[in-house]
Amino acid sequence: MIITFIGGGNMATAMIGGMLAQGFTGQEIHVVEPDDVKRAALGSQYGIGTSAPGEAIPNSTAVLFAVKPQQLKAVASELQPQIGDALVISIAAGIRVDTLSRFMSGHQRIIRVMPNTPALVQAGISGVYASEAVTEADRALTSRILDSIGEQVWVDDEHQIDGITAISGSGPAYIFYFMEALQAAARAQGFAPEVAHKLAYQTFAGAVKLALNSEDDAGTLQQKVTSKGGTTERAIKALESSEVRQTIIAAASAAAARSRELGEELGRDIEP
Ligand SMILES: NC(=O)C1=CN([C@@H]2O[C@H](COP(=O)(O)OP(=O)(O)OC[C@H]3O[C@@H](n4cnc5c(N)ncnc54)[C@H](OP(=O)(O)O)[C@@H]3O)[C@@H](O)[C@H]2O)C=CC1
Ligand SMILES: O=C(O)[C@@H]1CCC=N1
Repeated sequence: MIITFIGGGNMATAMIGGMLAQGFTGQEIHVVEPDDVKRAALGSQYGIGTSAPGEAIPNSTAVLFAVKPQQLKAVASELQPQIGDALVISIAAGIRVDTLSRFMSGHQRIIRVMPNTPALVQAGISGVYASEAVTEADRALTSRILDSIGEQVWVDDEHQIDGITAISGSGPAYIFYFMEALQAAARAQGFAPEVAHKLAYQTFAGAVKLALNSEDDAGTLQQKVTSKGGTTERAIKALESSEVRQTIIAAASAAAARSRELGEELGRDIEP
């Protein structure tokens, strides 16, 4: 079996690292990447096969497109003759199955996945949508890949992938944004950078561990920190008066809208 990644950037690297840590072998993974430095690093770090665009790809059980959405049309149409009717998995944000099918002269066996970068440490979560033409074996292989990098949620309505993109695909960036802000807050309280880093990261790690191990929902856990008339109450009041909760909801909504917009933009200029 060979899974060939087309594109060896951030998300492909996270998936490959996770897959290798969970039982896939270097012989089972191949990556096509134009950047000489990135390609050499992927080959030497992970012991996987590599090639540059334009070179023949191995006969693959599945081909996984991990290029930018704007690159997908050119890359997929060029590779179609080599891919034949193998399973195609796309992680490109916004690009719908029917659009990718049209990029590939009507290719049918397509699964659309929206993973996230915690895949690298097997703590990812992926949304998955399968076209009608995929086989049970295709689903099982995709499921095995995604199991190796974390959790998965399969949806029957492709539109839900836009929502998953907004929550868990882009979500790690929102969390890192908050972590960075908490570090900046610690710096503003006079702590040295390494102490600020430790305070912010361990607070996040501890809170997430507590939430995952608790019967209480996040709202209740928040209440348990918030003593009446105390410090947290004052901080939460500041967050509420700045409408931070509503802003997070609006931010995710903007991400989902961008996913739909990418789908429209990049699906528009192709023959029906
Ligand atoms: N990053 C994330 O958190 C997530 C990303 N995604 C999706 O994953 C895809 C990749 O994103 P990301 O990894 O962040 O982007 P990157 O830019 O890091 O990766 C894309 C890679 O594809 C390479 N590439 C360009 N042209 C070709 C070609 N002809 N053949 C093979 N490879 C090529 C690029 O090389 P070069 O840089 O030299 O052009 C680059 O290394 C996107 O479609 C994105 O929507 C989905 C979920 C999460
Ligand atoms: O920002 C992006 O478009 C990609 C998709 C989800 C996360 N990164």
